[in-house]
Parts: sequence; structure tokens; C-alpha cells
Amino acid sequence: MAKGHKKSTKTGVKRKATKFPWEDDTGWRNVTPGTDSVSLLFGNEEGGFMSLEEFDGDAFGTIEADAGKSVEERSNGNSDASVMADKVEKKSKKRKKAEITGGQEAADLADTSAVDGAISADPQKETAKNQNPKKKRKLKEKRQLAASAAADTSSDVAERCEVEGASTLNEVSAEEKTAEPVEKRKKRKPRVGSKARRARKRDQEMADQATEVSASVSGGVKDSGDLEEFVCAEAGPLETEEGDDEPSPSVSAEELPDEEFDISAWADMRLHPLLQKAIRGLKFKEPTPIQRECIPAAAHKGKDVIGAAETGSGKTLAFGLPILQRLLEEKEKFTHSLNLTLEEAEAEAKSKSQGPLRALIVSPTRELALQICDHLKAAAKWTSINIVPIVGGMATPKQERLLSYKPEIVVGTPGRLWELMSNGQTHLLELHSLSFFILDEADRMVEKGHFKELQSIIDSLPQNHKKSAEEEENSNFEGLNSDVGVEVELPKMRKRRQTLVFSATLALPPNFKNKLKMSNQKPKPFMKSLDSVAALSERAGVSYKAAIVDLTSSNIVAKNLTECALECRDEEKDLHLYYLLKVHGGGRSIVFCTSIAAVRRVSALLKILQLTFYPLHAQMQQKQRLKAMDRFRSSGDGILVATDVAARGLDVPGIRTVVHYQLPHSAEIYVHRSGRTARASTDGCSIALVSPADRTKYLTLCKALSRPEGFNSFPINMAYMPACKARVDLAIKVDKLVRKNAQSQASHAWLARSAKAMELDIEDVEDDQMSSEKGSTLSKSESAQVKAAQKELESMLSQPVKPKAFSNRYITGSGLTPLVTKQLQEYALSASKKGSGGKAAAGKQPGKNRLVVIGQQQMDPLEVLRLSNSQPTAKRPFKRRRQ
Ligand SMILES: Nc1ncnc2c1ncn2[C@@H]1O[C@H](COP(=O)(O)OP(=O)(O)OP(=O)(O)O)[C@@H](O)[C@H]1O
Repeated sequence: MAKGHKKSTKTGVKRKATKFPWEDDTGWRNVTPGTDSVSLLFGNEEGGFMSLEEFDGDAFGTIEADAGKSVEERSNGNSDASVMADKVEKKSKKRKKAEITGGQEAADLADTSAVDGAISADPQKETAKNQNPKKKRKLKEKRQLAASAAADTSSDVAERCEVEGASTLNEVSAEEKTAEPVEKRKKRKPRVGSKARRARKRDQEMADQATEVSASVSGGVKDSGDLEEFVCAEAGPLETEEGDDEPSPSVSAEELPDEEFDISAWADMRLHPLLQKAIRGLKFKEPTPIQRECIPAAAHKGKDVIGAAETGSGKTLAFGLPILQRLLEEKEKFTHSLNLTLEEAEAEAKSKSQGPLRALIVSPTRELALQICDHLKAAAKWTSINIVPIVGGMATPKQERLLSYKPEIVVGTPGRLWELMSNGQTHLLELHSLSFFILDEADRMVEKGHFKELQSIIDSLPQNHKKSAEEEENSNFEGLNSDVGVEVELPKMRKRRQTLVFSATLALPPNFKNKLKMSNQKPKPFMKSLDSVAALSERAGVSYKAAIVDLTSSNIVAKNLTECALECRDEEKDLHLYYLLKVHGGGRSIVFCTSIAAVRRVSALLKILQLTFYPLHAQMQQKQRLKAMDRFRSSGDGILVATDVAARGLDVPGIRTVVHYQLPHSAEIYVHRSGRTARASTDGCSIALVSPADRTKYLTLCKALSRPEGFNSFPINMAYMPACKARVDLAIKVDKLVRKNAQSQASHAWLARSAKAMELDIEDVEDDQMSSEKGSTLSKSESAQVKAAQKELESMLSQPVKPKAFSNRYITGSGLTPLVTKQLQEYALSASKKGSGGKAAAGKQPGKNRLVVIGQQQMDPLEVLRLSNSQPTAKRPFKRRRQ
């Protein structure tokens, strides 16, 4: 046998001693004995595997590259060529990055930005371009973008420099203007002024704040029940442990948007070039329907908006872009009035305090606030607008310091915002210049718990001006003073505050606009309770001329969501869950439970069954929760087992399936839970496990969602059930015994503690039946049972789940993407050719290397549903299945 191979115990199958590099990514942990001594069978654990000649893992670089991707990405990849192209691109990006992080950061970055801005280095081209006025205009626009990017970048770059500092924003702009040779710039020692130092410190603190939140929330600071909720911010990887001191540049060459990406569908939104640039970078091809309706109304007509649209429909940017647009427009008017170039104005704005608060966004939970903040930051990436989250879990002094830099936009939770406001935090009390007041997830805001602080915040807002929106539009920039000197002031703000109220569900009374009109004329409407979105909007002073954009359909849920139910007995829920996750797994899934105990039990079972899962519930520490979310985000096909703390706002791409292991208490929670999948333009599937005990709840849910006929039933391939059942039964057995052991250990520990406290001898109270095994309270026979069950389960889990009619004579390729299958076939072919003359064929007959892949793709639940002819479930009697 060749060196580096070990022999399988039962057969003569050879296997490389090393782990195959892609094993972890694909879940191909099982190598199943083949029928001859020179082949291997590979399977992805569920009912299918393939035979392959023994091979050199390195030769599978391309397969590895593909297998490491998510299922979604893999299905998008069409050819080897695309994989190779990806690799080449990654390499060149890495090289570029390395160049940038060298000694010439500021200057080179400015260059890179300029290059990205398509400023041609070739003077001939430049002249030719300039001759065409259209191109000239475009070029000018691009120059502005590039210069502004360079300006924004330079302060971050300055932080990275070990030397005394890097160029100030003005210096970078100046450098770009005079096109100083790179060599000369390299030699020159960067200077740093006090303005730049201030800006640098401010930027550093603002950049650190998400980290701060993650780190400090673990301390368990309460924020009006926010700990009960959990929606992790898209704030990137957790940085609480180590290596997070080094601030990363806000703009690297890699991040510069692809100029070729077509965003012409956004033209009607008339967004500022810097916002368009960010949108191009985010690769948002077109505005979502709610954005299409809300942006013109709020950004260009200056209207209040009450907006409702399905989950994952892009509501954050529907209110975020209008805010940014207005602020940029104002800056631009100010710039023109002072005859400053855009980059000079940006530099000026960056180097001094920003001015009064312009937009206050209130969100019901701290994690949602962080997520909103991240979305806005991504959209404001090429601007100098500062956005700060003010949420519970951050140290108050640090938040006060951040506010002292006077960010234009604050996103916060009611509890912490009100705490700072009532402590006299000046920036939060300068509400006379507030141009936008936003209430996100308004339906959640009117649930009990947030009312008190929110009402206090609303009551602190100055009474709105009585002018109509159109009048205000004309007088919007009154007071712009072009005579201001060097110590420039930002322009006077628009007079009327816009109020935007957003929600995933909306039920406004028929005479709502009339009520608004009446209340607009009174000083402040008195209300006993803010128990509806209508009442909240009225209280917040929404104008009766508000644009009401209700894009919710009768069944409320996302239009790309496919819903279904799987009927089973209570005790069969584990089996059906395992079947769904194992046989139809693929992509990320969330399993929702109503109780923490259920999350714990399901998690324990999935652990025994060796599935990759992450538990999440309110009794976990915030730090653990963030960690769980971070891991879930970075795993291509992980399973999140969560309570309803994860039901709202969580925005993780690629969630394919939501399983309601226990039905939620209300239709609203069902909508939010299901809304974790089928977000933006993606599709997804929601499966409700319905037991006879759930029947009443289920029918009520269907009624509330206007689905009297119920959801279609999820089709089960019964051939897989015996194998799944054998595993789940064993897992339940192991779990019960382990649980019993843990419980009796806990009670024994309690007994020991109590005995000690009462000064009794522990020997006297020890149970005779206790196992002699140290640390275990199971009897010997129980311990033996656990071991036997574990061993049996282990051996089962080492095999793919085989359908009942499975025969080892037929090899199936279930679970392999067409690309991987093709690559394996090609590899086998080339190995065969190579083998006819080389070492790969040592000891083998040339031409005997064969690869046979028979079978179908592993299908995720959505595909299964689409291919099935399933029927609605509500009207027919409950079906009991026999296993
Ligand atoms: N125009 C767009 N094109 C493509 N994707 C978009 C667009 N606008 C926003 N998105 C993306 O869609 C996802 C959902 O957006 P967002 O979180 O704003 O939805 P939402 O309506 O607030 O959802 P929920 O009601 O569940 O909180 C985000 O990942 C966001 O980046």
C-alpha cells in the first residue's frame, strides 16, 4: 500500500490518511467502502454517494474552490472557467491590497480612487474625451466622486500610519489636483494638523463603536427589554476577542464599486452621485417597490411617509436614502453658496463638528438599531455624513462622547435615547433642527414595554411648522448665508420636520387622514395610549398630507415565500425536523421554538445527531448570542435554533428554510419569523410542524392570514423515514439518559451543598444506587445502554441516510452539484488517461478507472414543494402517518 494511505477495517479500501480539504465544507465526512479494492465511495450523508478512484486531493483545487461556497453560490457557478476566473481575480485583488497597505497609503489611495473614477492617465484619451460635452460632464462627475472617495479615505489612512500622521483631507485633494509624482509624495513626510487629528480621533471612535457595543453588551445592561430581543447587526465579524485594535481603512481598492454595474433603473430616484456610487457598490440593480414609492415622496417632495411592506423588502433604505439625499443636497447648496468645490466642502465638514442633529431614527431593539446603522453607513460610504447608534449595552460616557462630535444621524432605542435626553445630553436636545424623525418597526413600538420612553421622546419634539410640504419645499434653504467667513456654518436647516413611520404590518382606520388633519391643527393630541400605528403616527405629528404607502398584500408575508405545513404527532416532530434538515438540508435554516426549554431540547438532539447548529435564546449572554449569530452568518448551511428573539429584523442572506417547530403565539410573529427567509429578491420556504395539539392555533393562524384553506402540505419521501427514525430514536434514548444523568448529578450536588450547609456528613445522604463511575449518577446498566446506543448511532451517522429501497450495488450522486459532478468526472477521466502511462495507475489495469454517478440532486424543501402536487391542509381531517 502506498505511503500516506490507511486501510479500512472491513475492506481493502484505501484512503488517504490526511483529511480531504473540502470535507468540512461539503459535509462529505463519510467515506463508504466500495465494492472493489481501488475505489472510494463519496457521499454527502444522505442517500447518495459516488465511486471514485483514489486520488490526490491537491488535484481538486477547483472542486475545493467550488465546494467551499454556499449552496446558492455553487448553483450559480457554471463552469470551471468561472472558478478559475474567480481565483485569478482574488489573487489580483490581494496583490492590489498589499500595494495599498504599503508606505504610500494616502497618496496611493487617492490615486487608486482617481483611477477608479476613470480619470484617464493617457492625456490623448483625456483630450478626446473632453471634446465631447456629454463625456466631459460625466468625467467631471466621476472626478468629483473619486476626489471625495480619496478625501474620505485619507483620514482612515492617517490612522493606519505609524508615522506622525498622514495627509489631511485638504492635502490629499490638493495632491490629486496638482498630480504630484508618486515618488515625490512617497519621500515627503506627512504632516498632520490639529483639525486632522480631531477628525482622526472622531473617526476612530465612531469606527470603534460597533465593537464597543458587542463587547459591552455582555455586561447585561438593561435597555427597556431589549435583551429580550435579538437581531444581530450586520456589523461584520465579532471583534470582541482579539486582533480588533487595528482599524481597517474604510475604502480599499477592492471595495471600489464596479463602474460597469448598471444602476440605470435608479435614475427616477434622482439620487446624489455619491449615493449612486454606494448603490453601485452594493450591487442593488433597482429600487425595491417600497423604495420606489417612498424615496421620491420623502426626498424630493418633502412629505411625511407612513410605509408598510413585507419583510425583507428594503424598508431601511426606503427611509435611509431620503435622509442622506437631503443632507447631501443641503451640503451641496451650501458649497455652491461659498464657491467651494465638493471636496473642499467635504474636507471642511469632516474637520469640524458636524452641527446639530438632523435625523433621529428610533428602533425597538438595540440589535435592529445597529443593523439600521450599518445599512445607512453602507449607503453613506462615500460621504462624510456621520451615523451613530445609541443603544443599551454601550458605556454611557462613551456614547456621550460620540454625541459630542455632533453626528448628523442618530439611530437608537427608546430606553437609552431617553436616558441620555433626560440627563441633558445637548446634541439629543437640539431638536429644533431635526429634519427627520423616523419610527422603524412601528408595530413593535406600540407593543407594551416601549411606550413610556417613546412617548417622552415624541413629546420632546418641537411642534411642527404649519406650512404645507410644498411651501416648505420652496423655503427649504432660507437663511443660506453666503457671507459667512472662514469659520463657516452649515446652512440653516429645513423648517419642517419630516416624520417617517415604517412597519411590516399596517392597519390604519378608514378615516385616518381626517383624524390626522384634525390633530395637525391642535397643539399636541392627547392620547391615553399609543396602542396602534395610527395613534403613534398621530402623536408623532405625521402630516395629513403624508404619503401612505401600504404595499402589504392580504396575506402579508413576502411574495417570494412559499408556505407549507407538515402534519405529525407531537412525538414525531423531532423525526420530521431531522428529516427536513438532513434529507432536504441545504443553505441556512432557522428552527423557531416558542420556549427556551424547547430550544435546549432540540439543540441537544441535533448535537447528538451531529448536525451543525447554533442555539439562540434570551437567557444566553449577549456576547454568546452575537457569537452564535456570527457563526451562523459565516456558515454556508448552518442551522439556527432560536426562540422569537430572532423573529424580527434579522437580515442574514441565504436563509433557505424557516421551520416553525412550535407554532408562534400570533400571526404577526409568524409573519416576522417567516420573513427571515425570502428577503429582497430571493425566495425561501416556511414549514410549520403541526401536531393535533396545534390544530386550533394553526386554524386561527390560517384565518388571520386569510388562508382559510390552510397551507399546502409538505410532501415526505417515506423511503427515508425508517433510516431517519432509527437515528432519531437512538438520539432520543441517548439524550434521555444523558439528561437523567445531568439532572441527578445536579440534584446530588444540591444535596451535597445543603448537607454541608447543615453540617451533615455527605456519606450519610449518598444514594446507594449511585454508579461507582466517578462523576456519573447512572446505574451500570444505564451507562452500558448509553454507550451501546452512542456506538450504534455513531456507526449510523457515519453512513449517508439511505432510502429504504437503497442497494449498495447502485451508486447515487445525491447531494452533488452538477459542477462538482462534472469536475469529478473530468478528474476521473484525466486520471485514467494519465494512469495509462504513469504512477496513478500503478498496479492497476489501464482503462479500469471509472466513475459512475447516478442519482438526483439533493433538493431543498422549496424545490421539493415546487415539484410536488401537494394539497391544502386545513380542511381535511388530521392525517396520521404510520412510520
Ligand atoms: N434595492 C435593493 N436591491 C436589492 N437588495 C436590497 C435593496 N434594498 C435593500 N436591499 C437588501 O434587502 C435586504 C432587506 O432589507 P431590509 O432589512 O431593509 O428589509 P426590511 O423591509 O426592513 O425587513 P424587515 O421588515 O424584516 O425588517 C437587506 O439585506 C438589504 O441590503
